[in-house]
Amino acid sequence: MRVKVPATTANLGPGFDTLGMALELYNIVELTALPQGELVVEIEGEGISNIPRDDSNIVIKIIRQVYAKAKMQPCGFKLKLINHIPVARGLGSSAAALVGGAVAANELCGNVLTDQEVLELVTTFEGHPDNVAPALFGGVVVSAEVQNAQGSEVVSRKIPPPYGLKALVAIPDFHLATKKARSVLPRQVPFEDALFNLSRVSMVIMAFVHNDWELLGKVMDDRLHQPYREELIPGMKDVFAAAYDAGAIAAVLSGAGPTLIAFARENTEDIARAMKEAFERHGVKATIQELKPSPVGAKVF
Ligand SMILES: Nc1ncnc2c1ncn2[C@@H]1O[C@H](COP(=O)(O)OP(=O)(O)O)[C@@H](O)[C@H]1O
Ligand SMILES: N[C@@H](CCOP(=O)(O)O)C(=O)O
Repeated sequence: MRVKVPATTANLGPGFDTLGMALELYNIVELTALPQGELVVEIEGEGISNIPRDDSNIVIKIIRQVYAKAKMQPCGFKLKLINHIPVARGLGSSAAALVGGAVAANELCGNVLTDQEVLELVTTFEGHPDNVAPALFGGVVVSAEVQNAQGSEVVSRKIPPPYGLKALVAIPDFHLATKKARSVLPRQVPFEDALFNLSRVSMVIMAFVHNDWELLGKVMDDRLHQPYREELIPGMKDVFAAAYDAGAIAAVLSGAGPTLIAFARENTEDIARAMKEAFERHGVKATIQELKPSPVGAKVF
């Protein structure tokens, strides 16, 4: 069983824990059933030296959860992870790993779980739906956790991938665990900052629905997480300024960082160079990749 699953950039500026976009950078999860009790984990590419190969691997954990939810007797597993998504950089590596594992396990179980059940299960594990939903469905996805009679559910709606928009990701050569980047966020925010984000996130959704890049450039700003995370990412503001000066439509933190992402339709080489040089002025080595939004999410192939 082989599953291809995309990287994701969460938040898209003001949409903290709500918005995410799939990107054309993919991990592959290969899962084979083995006799009960056997476990083999092989890793290629990103994370080769620090992702665990035992039961503490999050892919193994979610596979076991899928089997339990599907009420199937768990067997042993051979898991091969071919990783192209950099780990702990703000490009949704954990969501991709979990979605890939869950979709592969569900396939081995005869697809007992619906996509919605996979979404719920993985979101509960990950803690927020904004990477999980686009990793599963592709495109730009708006998600919310809402209360219902049974407790809560994740509602999500997909916007088709933006046409002609390119994402320039500046990936610093240091890790930042999402858990750490969430620990610097305040418990309370000023009312006017909540209002600022409410208006901006509504407009960001309108911009993606209508492919209105002029609007996106005016409203892709945030006051709920980026200002607090700036201390963790040397040069963040200068890299944003350099991207705008070189012609970017907008530049924001990708997920919890430390990757910074600029959106553009043209001048992409100039923007990439400007972001790299701005990071360098702050002593940070960064790799720049030009990616397209991915129209597809996790796929068995
Ligand atoms: N391909 C993978 N297989 C197994 N675990 C992974 C994989 N990719 C990431 N992880 C786990 O997820 C953690 C990183 O998650 P997180 O801090 O949320 O960063 P990211 O922004 O990359 O999702 C890693 O430390 C590792 O434990
Ligand atoms: N909304 C989350 C998104 C985390 O994304 P990741 O790719 O950094 O895991 C947050 O901002 O904490």
